[in-house]
Amino acid sequence: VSGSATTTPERFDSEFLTPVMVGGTTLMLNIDTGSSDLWVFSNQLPASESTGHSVYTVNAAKKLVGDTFSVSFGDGSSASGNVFADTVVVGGVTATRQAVEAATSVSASFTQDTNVDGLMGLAFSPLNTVQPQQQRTFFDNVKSTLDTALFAADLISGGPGEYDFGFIDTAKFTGTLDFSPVDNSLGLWEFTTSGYAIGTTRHATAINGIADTGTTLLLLPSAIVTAYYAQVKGIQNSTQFGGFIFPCNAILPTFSLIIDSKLHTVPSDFLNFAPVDAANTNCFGGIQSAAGLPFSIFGGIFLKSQYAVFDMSQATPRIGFGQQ
Ligand SMILES: CNCc1cc([N+](=O)[O-])ccc1Cl
Repeated sequence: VSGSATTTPERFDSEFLTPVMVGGTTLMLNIDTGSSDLWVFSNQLPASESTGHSVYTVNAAKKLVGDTFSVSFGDGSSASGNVFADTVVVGGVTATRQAVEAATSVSASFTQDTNVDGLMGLAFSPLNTVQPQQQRTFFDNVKSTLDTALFAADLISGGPGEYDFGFIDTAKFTGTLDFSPVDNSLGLWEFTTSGYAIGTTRHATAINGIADTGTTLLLLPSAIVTAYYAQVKGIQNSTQFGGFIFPCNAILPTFSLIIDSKLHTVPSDFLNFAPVDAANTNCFGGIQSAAGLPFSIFGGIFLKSQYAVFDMSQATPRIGFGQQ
């Protein structure tokens, strides 16, 4: 089988939401290649935490008795609850006994984002948090039924974009797909670029990072971030806003990752993330520092410029990028 599902960005492309049928109810999930739990808002939540969200209604007959989950993210958000086995369908692709992690508690930032009814984690299953019986991701459950064991993210600024399962849509990128081998020892889609470019100036410095559809920005080593913003007039590293800001009319160089010796380029307009004030005086940069993190994070700011292929069809997982 193969299939596609439309994915729609929130304001400023901060996250992308995809309709997923969970036990017969359509929920809007954030497909997150940086985590490995499929967890959903459920009718077990207190109304104070679930008002405004669609919820999965649990059925005791489907419960995986004794199993619980507790997942937390780098931005401090979290969710926890219990686990049910149910049918999950996305883009016409079906997992019949998918572990559906039904929240009994969610952190405030999830409650406040009423457009999101949960997450579909598509990193690797060893990162799944269910105990005592760790569960498999949706992709792991369906990959043997797919025409080809891969999925692709076609995130489009302003949308709509698509997630493809089981096939590569060559109409969604120009030129060739360039692949890197993935080191999944941390359970993530981790790879190393052969270099980067600021504008047309190439640098041979390798960057190790993860492809994370659930992270909004492009987080890079601080030396590279400093070199990039040295080209931007009026740059400030703002403690108030927690990162680099610049006048909203600043001219921004493009930024490229060099993958398999080819430039994969983020256009300038993607690198101005959003205004920090109502008067649109200063804007928050799409590139920010990954200082303190174990790797760079190639999030939406980069992924919006590419067709990203998450490929487990070969002995070693690999990731491919095609310039949109
Ligand atoms: C782990 N991937 C990034 C992330 C995703 C989400 N999400 O709701 O999809 C929340 C926080 C973070 Cl840090």
